[in-house]
Formats: sequence, C-alpha cells, structure tokens
Amino acid sequence: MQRQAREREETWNSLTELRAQHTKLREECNKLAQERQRAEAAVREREVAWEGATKEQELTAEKLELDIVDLTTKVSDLNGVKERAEVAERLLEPYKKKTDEFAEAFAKEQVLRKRYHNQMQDMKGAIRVFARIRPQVAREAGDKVGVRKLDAFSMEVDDKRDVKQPAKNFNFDAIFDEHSTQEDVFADCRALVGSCVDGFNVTVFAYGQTGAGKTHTMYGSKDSPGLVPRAADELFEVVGRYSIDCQCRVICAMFELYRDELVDLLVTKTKGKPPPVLEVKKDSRGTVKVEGACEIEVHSPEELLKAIAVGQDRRHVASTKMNADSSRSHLIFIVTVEVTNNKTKQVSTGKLTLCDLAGSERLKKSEVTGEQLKEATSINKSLTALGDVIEALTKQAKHIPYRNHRLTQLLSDSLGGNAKTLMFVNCSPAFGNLEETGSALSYAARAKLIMNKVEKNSDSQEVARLKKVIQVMSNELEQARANSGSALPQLGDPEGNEEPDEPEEGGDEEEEEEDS
Ligand SMILES: Nc1ncnc2c1ncn2[C@@H]1O[C@H](COP(=O)(O)OP(=O)(O)OP(=O)(O)O)[C@@H](O)[C@H]1O
Repeated sequence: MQRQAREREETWNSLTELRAQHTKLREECNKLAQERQRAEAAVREREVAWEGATKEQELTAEKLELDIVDLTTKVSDLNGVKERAEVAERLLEPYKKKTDEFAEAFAKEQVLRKRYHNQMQDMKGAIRVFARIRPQVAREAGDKVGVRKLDAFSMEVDDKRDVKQPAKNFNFDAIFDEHSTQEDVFADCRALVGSCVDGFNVTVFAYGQTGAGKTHTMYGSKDSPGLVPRAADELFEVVGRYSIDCQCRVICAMFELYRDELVDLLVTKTKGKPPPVLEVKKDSRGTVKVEGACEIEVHSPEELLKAIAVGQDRRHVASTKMNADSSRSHLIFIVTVEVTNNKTKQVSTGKLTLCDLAGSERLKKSEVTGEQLKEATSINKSLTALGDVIEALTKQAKHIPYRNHRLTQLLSDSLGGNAKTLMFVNCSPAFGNLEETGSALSYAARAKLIMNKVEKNSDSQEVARLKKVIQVMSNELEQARANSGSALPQLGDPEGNEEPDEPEEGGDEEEEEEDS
C-alpha cells in the first residue's frame, strides 16, 4: 500500500514536471511563430518595394529610350541645319569681307570726322569736352553698368531700375570707354601740345565725381602714364623741331589749391622764411599768371617729369570710402613755352595749363569726418563756383563771377578767355554712381557751349622785352608797396584808390564786374 502511494507520488511529480516542460515548449513555440510572422511580413514588404523600384526603373528606361529617339532626330535635324549654315556661311563669305571693309572704313571715317570736328571747334574757339567712362573697379564688383558709349560722339546713361525714366543721351567731342587706352586718349590731345609751342594758351582740365578717373587720365601710373607725362615727351619733340630756327625756353610751375589756399609745390622751403605769397593776376592779353610762383626752366622731358614728380609727391591725398588715393586739392601744372624766331625775332609765348581738379563728392557717401570733411566741403564749394561761372558764360551773362573763387580766377582764361580749352568729364559706369555721373555729364554739356576768343601770343622781340621790363617793374613796385604798407599808390591809379586784385569770397554783388 505504501509502495503504491510512493509510486503514485513519483508518477505525479514526473507528470507535473512534464507539464511544466510542455508549457515552456509551447511558449517558445509561440515566440518562434511570432518571429516567423514578423520575418514573413518584412519579406513581403521588401518584395513590394523591390517590385516598385523595378517598375520605376522600367519606366525610366522606357523614357530614356524615347529621349534617345528624340535626341537622335534632333541631332540629325541639327546636322541638316549645320550643313545649311555652312552653305550660308560660304555664300556670305564675300559679304562678310565687304562688311569688315565697311567697318574699317567707318572707323577711319570716324577718326577723320573727329579730327575735322575738333579742328573746327578749335577754329571757332569752342571748349571741347571729352567724356571718359572708366572700367568698373573692385569696389563696384557686382554693381550693374548703366553708362555706355554709343559711338565716337555719343553716350547714354540708362537707369534700368527706373523703368519710367528713359535713357539720357549726351553728345561730346569724343567719348572714351573702358576699352580706350591712355594712348588712345592722348592721340586726340596731341595737337594741343603743338598749339602751345605755336604760342597759344592751352588748358586741359579733368572734372568728375571723386574716384571717377581724373588723376588716372591726367597723370596715370608708371605702367600706364597719362596725359601729363605724355604731353611732357611730346612738348620736347615739338620743341626739338622748332629749335632748328628758333630759340625755345620751357618753364614750369606747379600749384595746388588746397582748402582755398594756393600752395606752390615746386618751391624749396627755407627754415624760418615763409613761402612767397602767390597771387593770381592777368596780363594785358588776358592770360592768367600766378605771381610769386617758383618757376623752373627745364631742358628735357626728364627734367620736366622730375618737376612733375616732385610736385605730385607734395600734393594732398587721402583715402576715402570712394577712392583709396583721393586727391584733396586741385592740382595745376603750368608749362610756359617761349619761342624766339632767329630770323624775324618774333617772340611767341604759349602756356599749357594742365589741371587735375579734386572730385566732387556726396559727404554722406564718402563718409568723411574731421579734416577730410572740411577738405570735401571746400572742394564742393570751389566746384560750385566753377559751375556758376560756366552757367553765367553759357547764358552770356554780363557779369561772370570769376572772382568768387581762386579756382575760377585761375581758370578765367580757359573758360570764356583766350585759351584753347579741353575738358575731360570722367565718370564711373556703375549704377551706384548714376546720379553723380548724370550731373557731371550735364555740367560738362553746359561747358561745351562756351566759346573762347583764341589768339596767338606773339610780339616782336622789342615788345616782348619791354613787356618783361614792365612785369619786373610791376613786381618790384608791388613788393615795395607790400613792404611799406599802403603808402605807395596802386598800379595804374595815381590816387591809390583802386581795389586790390584779391579774390572775394561769397560772390559779393559789389565786386568789380568782368567782361563776358
Ligand atoms: N581708365 C581707367 N582704367 C583703369 N583704371 C582706372 C581708369 N580710370 C580710373 N581708374 C582707377 O580708378 C581708381 C580711381 O581713379 P582716380 O584716382 O584717377 O580718380 P579721381 O577722379 O582722380 O578721384 P579723386 O577725385 O578722389 O582724386 C584708381 O584706382 C584708378 O587706377
């Protein structure tokens, strides 16, 4: 009985154990079944994706095949066009040659037209205006171009940002653009140097916004010399030709008009001795002279270039937002050429005035402060005075306000005077400067209307000698008057009542009127 009970218990225990094992196995079986389900779902998903990709590839392949067919048709069409173009080109060959010939003839004709036009303007005494559009500089990178040369005589200023504003056209005696070299520019000015040696007064001045290229045009750089150094070489070329039967003397002087003060750039400063006072005067012919200036006689282009370099080094320049090397003064270089004919003893005296004006600037744009602000204000004031003189001359006003500023006094024989005058109007091509460019061009267009009374400065040797004596005596008298206060009478007025020939600031209505 006991044995039976023990066997039953053992059997029960192994049954319980078997049951536990069975439960565990069922759980594992369930787990495996779930994993299998997940794996089957993933496989199905991949199969669907693969089928989709295959379909897409099939569609792309079909499209590519269609594209290939299309491109093949186009290539064969293009081959047909190319063949026809080649045939047309062969047919056009003789016409192209003719067109090139016409273009060349047109260019030659334009050069001649410009030359004859300039000679005619010269004879009429008209002030000539050459416009020069400089290439865009690094500062303007990314800005659009709004100033274009149209042909040898015309240009346009087109503000495409303002669709309502039509392009403005300007006509001048020559237009130079970003492709024009310093050589091209000088080729159109060369004859003026000859005129100076011939005994005429000649003025070339550059006007324009700050950074527009005035100094580049007038002086240039070592690698790309501008008009002044080229004129120095040309002058001695011409003098060399004259020297066969004439005695020639070349004398130069250089000043800057800095903040309304005339500064001699060639004078050697002596310690403790103030530099001589410079005065702007006019001789009997109306030629402007700067009295008290240091004049240097030069005998070769090298000596002349050395004098130029000395003066340029002493000029006031500064860096502004608009130009890294901005000229802060008006630079005036004067070369006088005295030619005495060995046979006739006739003396002719020509004066070449080369003037690099300081640039007009918007004070907000150039962001100058302190001393530079004072410089800019003074520059703008002088250019306004110059504008007033131009305005008065073009309106043929009775009174021309030359005496309102030293700059206008200095240029009084060049504007409405006895000189052959050439004005450069320099401009930037960039959109950012269109407003300033437009006003500089309008300023220059007005100047183009001015007529000078050009005549040769020629005297017999005796008259020339006497004029020099008078000049020396006048200077001595002025000196004596300066030393003894106002005790001595003024020249030409025994009573000593005449106004001294000093510039008057601010355009006083009371000032002495000058003949237009
Ligand atoms: N035709 C040109 N070709 C190449 N570079 C030019 C030309 N004109 C001007 N530049 C360059 O543009 C910059 C400004 O020119 P420049 O100093 O002559 O201007 P500016 O009118 O004399 O200015 P500012 O009135 O401030 O003295 C310079 O770096 C100059 O080298």
